[in-house]
Amino acid sequence: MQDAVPNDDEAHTDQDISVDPPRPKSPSPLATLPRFPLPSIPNAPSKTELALLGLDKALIDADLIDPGILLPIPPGDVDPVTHLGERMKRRLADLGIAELFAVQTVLLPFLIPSKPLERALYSPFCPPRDVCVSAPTGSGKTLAYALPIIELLTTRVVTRLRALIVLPTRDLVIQVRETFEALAKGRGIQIGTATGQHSFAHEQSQLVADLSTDLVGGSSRVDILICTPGRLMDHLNGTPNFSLQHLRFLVIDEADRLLAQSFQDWLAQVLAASRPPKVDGQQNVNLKTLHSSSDAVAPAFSHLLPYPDVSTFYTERKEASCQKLLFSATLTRDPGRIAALDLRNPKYFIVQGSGKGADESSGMMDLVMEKFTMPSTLTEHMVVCEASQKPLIFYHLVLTHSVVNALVFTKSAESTTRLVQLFNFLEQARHGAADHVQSSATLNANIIVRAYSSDLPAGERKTILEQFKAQEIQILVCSDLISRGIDISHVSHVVSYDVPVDMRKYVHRVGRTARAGRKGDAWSLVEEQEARYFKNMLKEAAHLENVKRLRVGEKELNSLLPHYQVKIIF
Ligand SMILES: Nc1ncnc2c1ncn2[C@@H]1O[C@H](COP(=O)(O)OP(=O)(O)OP(=O)(O)O)[C@@H](O)[C@H]1O
Repeated sequence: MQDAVPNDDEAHTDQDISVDPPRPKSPSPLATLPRFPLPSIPNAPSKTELALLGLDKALIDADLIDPGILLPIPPGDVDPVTHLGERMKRRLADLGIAELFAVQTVLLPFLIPSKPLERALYSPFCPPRDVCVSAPTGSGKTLAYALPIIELLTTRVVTRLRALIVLPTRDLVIQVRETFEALAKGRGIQIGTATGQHSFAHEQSQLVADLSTDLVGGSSRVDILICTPGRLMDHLNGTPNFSLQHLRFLVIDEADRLLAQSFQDWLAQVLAASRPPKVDGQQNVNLKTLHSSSDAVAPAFSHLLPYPDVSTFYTERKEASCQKLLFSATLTRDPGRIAALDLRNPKYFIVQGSGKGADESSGMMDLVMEKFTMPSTLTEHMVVCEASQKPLIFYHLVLTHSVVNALVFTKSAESTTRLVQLFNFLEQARHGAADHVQSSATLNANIIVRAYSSDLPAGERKTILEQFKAQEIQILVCSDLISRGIDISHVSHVVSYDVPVDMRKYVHRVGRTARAGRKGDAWSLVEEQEARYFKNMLKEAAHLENVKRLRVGEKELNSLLPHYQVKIIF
């Protein structure tokens, strides 16, 4: 079914040659034309050239990491490679994790200082560098930040809000919470979530211990808070003693998506709340009274207290100890777009494969051109067809490939419902005709398809997702609501029933399969009038040749056609 590339040479057969009349011999052999060298592709510019062209220094100094790296977790408590402690290694072994993925091998030693003394939760005179990470979908970014956070927070004595993880959707918050809970089991670290799933008052009582006393240092019931930006804003503005001054980590996962969301200017508000306010000689902030021993102020905020601050003897300014960590499979490399984050001496880690024989310069060019790396275990196909044939083609592909664990993306909640109806109709028709068709046992089993979109109430969405995870639903037809971050290991196929509008969306959709080194297939059904746009999109991302053409002939659809026409008419 794959595209056969037409080959001009194949048009000439032996027979063609034998019937040609013999040509008259030329009196003298023709002089051969001189050979001109083919124009060569200019070499990728070096780092120095890129610096002269004005590329941000942080990007030039980025660490480019081979996605194929796998590191067996070294045994022992003193481990100069990963800096993980013995206890965490035992926990990982219990969870069946014996090796570290590429992104984890570089981030763990960077984020977990090797010497216990350097693991202080406050470092106001030497705050840590911020970190930006771009790594393919399913490459283990969650563990890459969860492990260092838990290792460092284990040293804490009192519960304060020390790690804030911001994610774009409620489903992702639940997923990341599960990862943290699994890793931190038995350590007494308190983990909370804020998504709006429960009433505001309930969330407040879960997050803050003292809602009535006016405390300078705030009060927290949780060490780690995982939340969506909207609900975070509600607590920042409406929950007494909800303070970000003790933050050691601020994680922005799916960073490019979150940076595009304005939500009451959430980022600016979070940054302002985690930084000490500037106070001039006249003390222009309201000084509060330190109430009890439970009111502890972070070192960088101690000038807010009505007592002489020891730091006034130093000329050096105290800074917040909060380290920002940005993650995405499609992280923007445009420093202008992440300027709003006010990054502190950022370090970039880019996990990307530049193909065989690629050198550092071409790796840099891929980085600058925002070419995103896909999982190496992913196989991609596109089917170009008429719009009216898409339901039939989709159904045909499901049957012929015995697809049972698929996520199907459509352009809207409405098309999600419609496709599920059509699919169920075709299923009924097939079962009605089963007596006449010789089918395999698999084909005869009923394929359970459900819609998952923002139209459904949150409770119903949760149930459907759980049923899909438990493989009680075989095909989940969804909008882009779950195209990012969701980790369901058994997804074998991702179908873009309606093509994605841009390359970022494509990368995240297809990344719901082929995760953590597993194999996966991605199919895009491209309407004829969209083909040019879709191919151009892939071409600009230097990805066109990775997506092979699949052809489905009219004949193959013929048996399904009568049922489908009946459905369309009624
Ligand atoms: N070292 C490891 N060994 C085995 N499995 C791992 C390891 N690290 C992560 N995983 C598993 O890999 C899967 C994908 O990880 P994760 O969800 O963190 O990917 P991601 O990089 O955040 O992807 P996305 O960009 O799509 O959000 C998860 O099921 C996770 O448990």
